[in-house]
Amino acid sequence: MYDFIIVGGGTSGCVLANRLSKKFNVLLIEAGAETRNNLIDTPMGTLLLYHSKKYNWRYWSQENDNLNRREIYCPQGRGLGGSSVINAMLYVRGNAWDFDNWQALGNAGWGYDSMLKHFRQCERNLDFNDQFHSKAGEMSVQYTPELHPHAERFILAGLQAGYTYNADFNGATQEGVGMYQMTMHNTRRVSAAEAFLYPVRERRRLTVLTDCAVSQIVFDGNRAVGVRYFDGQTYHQVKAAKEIIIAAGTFNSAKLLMLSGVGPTEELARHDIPLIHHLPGVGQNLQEHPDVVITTESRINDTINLSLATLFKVMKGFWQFRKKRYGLLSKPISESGGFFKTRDDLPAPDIQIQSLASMFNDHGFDEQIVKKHGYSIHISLLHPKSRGQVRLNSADHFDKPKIELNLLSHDEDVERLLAGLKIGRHILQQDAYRSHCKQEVYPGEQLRSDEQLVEFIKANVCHVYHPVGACKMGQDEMAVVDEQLKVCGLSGLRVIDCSIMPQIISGNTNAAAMAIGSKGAEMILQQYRH
Ligand SMILES: Cc1cc2nc3c(=O)[nH]c(=O)nc-3n(C[C@H](O)[C@H](O)[C@H](O)COP(=O)(O)OP(=O)(O)OC[C@H]3O[C@@H](n4cnc5c(N)ncnc54)[C@H](O)[C@@H]3O)c2cc1C
Repeated sequence: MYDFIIVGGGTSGCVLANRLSKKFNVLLIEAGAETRNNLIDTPMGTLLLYHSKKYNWRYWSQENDNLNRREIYCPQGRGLGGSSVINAMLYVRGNAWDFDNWQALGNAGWGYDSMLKHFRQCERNLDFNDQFHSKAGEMSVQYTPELHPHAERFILAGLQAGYTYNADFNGATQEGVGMYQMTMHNTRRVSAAEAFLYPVRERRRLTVLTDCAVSQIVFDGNRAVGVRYFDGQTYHQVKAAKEIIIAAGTFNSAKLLMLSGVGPTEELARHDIPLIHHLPGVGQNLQEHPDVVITTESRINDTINLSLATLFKVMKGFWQFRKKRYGLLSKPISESGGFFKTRDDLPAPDIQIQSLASMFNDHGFDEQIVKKHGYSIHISLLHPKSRGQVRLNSADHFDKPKIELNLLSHDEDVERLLAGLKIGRHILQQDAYRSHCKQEVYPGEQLRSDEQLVEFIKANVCHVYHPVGACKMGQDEMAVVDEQLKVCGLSGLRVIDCSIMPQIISGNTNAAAMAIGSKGAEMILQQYRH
């Protein structure tokens, strides 16, 4: 019999499988496929994976009054490695304040010192080895071998605008402009599966099932004892002697709990799901980083798009990558950016910018823009006050979750994103940029007043694929898990992935998903030491 069953082989799930299978019999069940192939390896493959039917759940959020009744695309990784297989590979941990804040909210043991230990344990940093970084972990982290000229231009323009250079966003301070480190090895993507799972795949204690979707957690009274899963043809039931761990990502972890009878009574009753345990917080507290984009047309043809001229470069890049692992396709989509405060008295930066050598807008659906030569900078609000929710469309596990992102439902979020947009424009007005830019396309030079820009933001805001918080850790009545990540009011069941974040962090979420997996595994190993 298995000791532990892990549901979901994404970022956190792969770390958990690695750590727990050193000592225990572990079954990892992943809904998606194996993920070792050239498309996933190739950094620029991200652009195709954003819309992949095979490796992406391709969810959409509900339309929303705040956002001119738009539905918003919500890609999520599917397959071993989860979202780390389709992500943009930026390695950003967030701010020390984020984790100290989690602890201050009542989550003992989750302060920065503890999280730093797990960031370091997971990381094999090819550029740094100091009190913040380590070379001993599994995940390869590095700067890209050669920066795109546009990435350099952004940094230079940031300096010209008066911001400081930051040589390591994951070091002593986060503020300033600089280069992002990547979860890459030389010119290849390293997913969580590549780092944590494939190297230990042959372990006797580890069993991995792919293309198998868990439909329900099985309970004996208040104790989780197993799972039911569908392998594409039939349903199976499998039991665990110790615990079931849900690591299915923010949307699907909340969905699976509800399908299993754990969640708000009214929501379960609406779909005739027998109640196992009333937990009102399941699916609530959903958070994302709202994002607005400035795109500018370029005077020179050194950007990445779908024009005929670039198509030739892409074909050449394909050949270069296949033969020698260099060239256009070996580059990640964003290499530089920065962290900024919209007010001096804030405890941590509240705006992040990612610069792209492409006019990438509206998740790549905006084809007009993708065909032109140009740049974009993505401006994200790091600590939004708006909260959304995940609910069910039906009791059928094949149905997608009902996602209400509710971006910009809090007025302060609009104000701060507007301030961020102005920071972005200020940087783009510097000499380093101006000499290369033909014109600003979005929002467009003609939009100058705050009223016009707020309208623009509401009509165009998207997000940067960091959903968290729908199974939040805490002590209040809306908490779903406690600080040991055990589901409140039940036994034998934990949630260990991005959904447990009580508040979204100041940056991209993959590194934190690894650290959460590592810390979760440590707590489990301590509990079952004897
Ligand atoms: C397009 C995109 C770009 C991103 N870019 C970056 C970036 O550059 N840097 C960064 O730090 N972060 C980035 N992120 C975010 C980051 O990758 C995620 O926050 C992180 O991977 C989440 O980890 P997780 O373990 O919580 O969930 P996931 O990695 O999403 O894993 C969940 C896994 O569970 C599986 N699953 C779901 N339901 C079931 C079920 N019922 N049965 C079995 N298996 C199931 C899924 O298929 C998936 O493999 C990006 C995300 C996306 C989608």
